[in-house]
Amino acid sequence: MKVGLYFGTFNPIHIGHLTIANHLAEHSDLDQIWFVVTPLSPFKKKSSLLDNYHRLEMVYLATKDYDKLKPSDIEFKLKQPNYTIDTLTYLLEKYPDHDFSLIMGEDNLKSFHKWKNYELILENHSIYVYPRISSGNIETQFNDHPQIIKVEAPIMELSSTFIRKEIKEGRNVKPMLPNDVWKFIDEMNFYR
Ligand SMILES: Nc1ncnc2c1ncn2[C@@H]1O[C@H](COP(=O)(O)OP(=O)(O)OP(=O)(O)O)[C@@H](O)[C@H]1O
Ligand SMILES: O=C(O)c1ccc[n+]([C@@H]2O[C@H](COP(=O)([O-])O)[C@@H](O)[C@H]2O)c1
Repeated sequence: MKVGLYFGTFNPIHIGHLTIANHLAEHSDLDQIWFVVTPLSPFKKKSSLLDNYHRLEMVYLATKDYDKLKPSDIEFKLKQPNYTIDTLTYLLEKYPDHDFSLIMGEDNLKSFHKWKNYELILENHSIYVYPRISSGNIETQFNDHPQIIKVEAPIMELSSTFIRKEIKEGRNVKPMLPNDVWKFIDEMNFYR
């Protein structure tokens, strides 16, 4: 089975994330896309980070009506901050028959050379890269790389940071979130 791994903090998951995953489910040869909820990303601070299980619940609510999209808590029991190479090593042991690829935005590809053991990741996994509005350049080593697959997914420029800020300031964020995710955040009083 071909699995695309979409790593993120998902604090909260929003329609930008969901649009990318659905685009890949519809346009690529991936059988499933797993949203891997990261307890702590190596380049991020822990502030305003919701509990792992609440973020996982929101990913579940966002993906439950999509056959190919699945939430994953695989990183919850691994060491923090979560380095993707360590998660991949663990996944390969646990699912030896699966073929794992990564899904990332062009913005993340621009800093990919700073990831732990990125050469090893690229040696063993293909990476689906979708367009993102961002500054900086993609390193020449990644241009025309055989493991990097560019996909023409739609660009939706919103972020979880923006959504959290809007909620804090009392604004309506309903169109930016899957409906059940919006309801959950509202009922739980998150990010206020
Ligand atoms: N609007 C978007 N469209 C496509 N990809 C996105 C979008 N927002 C975030 N991503 C990407 O999705 C992955 C997971 O995102 P993450 O949970 O870190 O979300 P974020 O919205 O960037 O969060 P934050 O604002 O809290 O930093 C990252 O690789 C990120 O670059
Ligand atoms: O392995 C690394 O060195 C590494 C460095 C930065 C980010 N990542 C992964 O990429 C995901 C998205 O990163 P971020 O910082 O844009 O949220 C994050 O959830 C991590 O799983 C991984």
